[in-house]
Amino acid sequence: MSTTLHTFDTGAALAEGLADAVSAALAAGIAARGTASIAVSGGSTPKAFFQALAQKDIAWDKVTVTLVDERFVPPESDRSNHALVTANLLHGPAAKAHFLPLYHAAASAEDAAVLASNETAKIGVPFDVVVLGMGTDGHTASFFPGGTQLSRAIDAATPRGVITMEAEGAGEPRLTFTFSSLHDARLLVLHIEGEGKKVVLAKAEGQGDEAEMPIRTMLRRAASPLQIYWAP
Ligand SMILES: O=C(O)[C@H](O)[C@@H](O)[C@H](O)[C@H](O)COP(=O)(O)O
Repeated sequence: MSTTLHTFDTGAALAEGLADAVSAALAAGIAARGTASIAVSGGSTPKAFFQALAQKDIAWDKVTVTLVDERFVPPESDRSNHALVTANLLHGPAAKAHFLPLYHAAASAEDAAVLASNETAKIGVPFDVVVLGMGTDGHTASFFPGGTQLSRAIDAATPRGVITMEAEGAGEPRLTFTFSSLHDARLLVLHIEGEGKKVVLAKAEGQGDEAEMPIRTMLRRAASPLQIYWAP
């Protein structure tokens, strides 16, 4: 519904600024409820942010980390978001965090989605923090234009949990939290970098179908204010 743009001069400054905001939100969650939760995205953008966040001095043993979405690939794959998070976030002070993967070594992505939904249902709702990314096609999470289950994923009436998604631009089958799981995070962030993504964001903020640019679901219908973090 409402968006706030946080602009930084460099990616490094953004990584620190976002790590400050996210660690403060996690610490507030721990103070209020004893535990806190965060769902993060993969892709190339979040690496520096993960490394900055990992160094923050909070009670990481009380934090559950999971993924907004994942490829249906094992953690040994270099396409795995689990691997990205292990390498960049779950070390230093943050090594004490509890990580819940979405990928499971099941016979199908559908079976893995059921297992991931069951496992992550143990996390209190809403998430304390959700950090979304955005592709140049306007996707966020694994809400891809033309995705096999896009309408289900973005329907506010679809329950919280993890479902599968396949799409031309997505490569492997994906596992993704639904819109209803993500949009009401206590701190809802969209992390994008580069002039190209700013152009994509401006287009998404204009008129048009949500299905053409699924980031519009968050821009238009998220229950929480969307905090947009951008650097050139
Ligand atoms: O790749 C993933 O794991 C996420 O599904 C995806 O939503 C990502 O956040 C965007 O595609 C942006 O990716 P880049 O940061 O690589 O541009």
